[in-house]
Amino acid sequence: MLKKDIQIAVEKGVMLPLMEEFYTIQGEGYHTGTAAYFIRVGGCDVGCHWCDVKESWNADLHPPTQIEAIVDNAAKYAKTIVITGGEPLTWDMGPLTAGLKEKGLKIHIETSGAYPLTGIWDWICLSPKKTKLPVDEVYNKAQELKVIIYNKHDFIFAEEQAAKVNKDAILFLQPEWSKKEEMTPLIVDYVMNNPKWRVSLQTHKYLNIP
Ligand SMILES: C[S@@+](CC[C@H](N)C(=O)[O-])C[C@H]1O[C@@H](n2cnc3c(N)ncnc32)[C@H](O)[C@@H]1O
Ligand SMILES: Nc1nc2[nH]cc(C(=O)O)c2c(=O)[nH]1
Ligand code: SF4
Ligand SMILES: [Mg+2]
Repeated sequence: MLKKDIQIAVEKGVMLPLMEEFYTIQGEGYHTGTAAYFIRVGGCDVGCHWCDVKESWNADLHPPTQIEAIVDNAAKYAKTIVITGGEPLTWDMGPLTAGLKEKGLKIHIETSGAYPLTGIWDWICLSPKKTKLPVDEVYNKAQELKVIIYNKHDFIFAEEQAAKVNKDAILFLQPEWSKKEEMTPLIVDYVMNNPKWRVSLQTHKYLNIP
């Protein structure tokens, strides 16, 4: 394909910069412990200094891939597909999610919510970031709010975000991985004192799986 045609296809969401795909156990949040096929789409400009997949940021490093190929492959592995990144909402998620829905799959997204919501989702995990706050539609539609705790101020940020999300969203606090020894005990105390919150750990990292 010509470079220009690839660019147009990516703009329409019929091709996406694909970083990696893997069948694993959802390690975080509400669906922790359940099998899912992960599709990691490249491209993110939110800029979290502690991001654990900085290799995903530059979309140009990840091959533009036809969504039919992504869908056909994913359908072989699992009934639940998690779209993550990078920031998936950088791109139009309409065509990819429509293709996965045609196969009868459940589709989950991991998102910062920084860009307008595209695509059809069975489950939206919103993990808001101070550097680029979520758009209203994602606050309104998220099933899950997962705030990363890197320092004590993040508890204040978490409450601000909880006030903005819809009332049915399930609330999680997750320690930032490099600060987990310091922050996990504070999260445990916080959840006991504020039981509307739940603890989320990156259990896949403890299990040494992707
Ligand atoms: C890598 S992000 C990709 C999806 C999307 N850009 C987002 O931030 O939600 C996937 C999840 O990992 C979380 N995360 C990233 N780096 C982390 C770290 N160092 N410690 C704990 N959680 C982290 C994010 O907050 C998000 O919930
Ligand atoms: N096992 C596993 N669970 C995850 N939940 C969210 C992840 C992500 O990077 O979006 C992730 C991941 O990278 N691996
Ligand atoms: S929004 Fe997600 S992918 Fe982007 S830098 Fe932050 S944690 Fe990493
Ligand atoms: Mg991850």
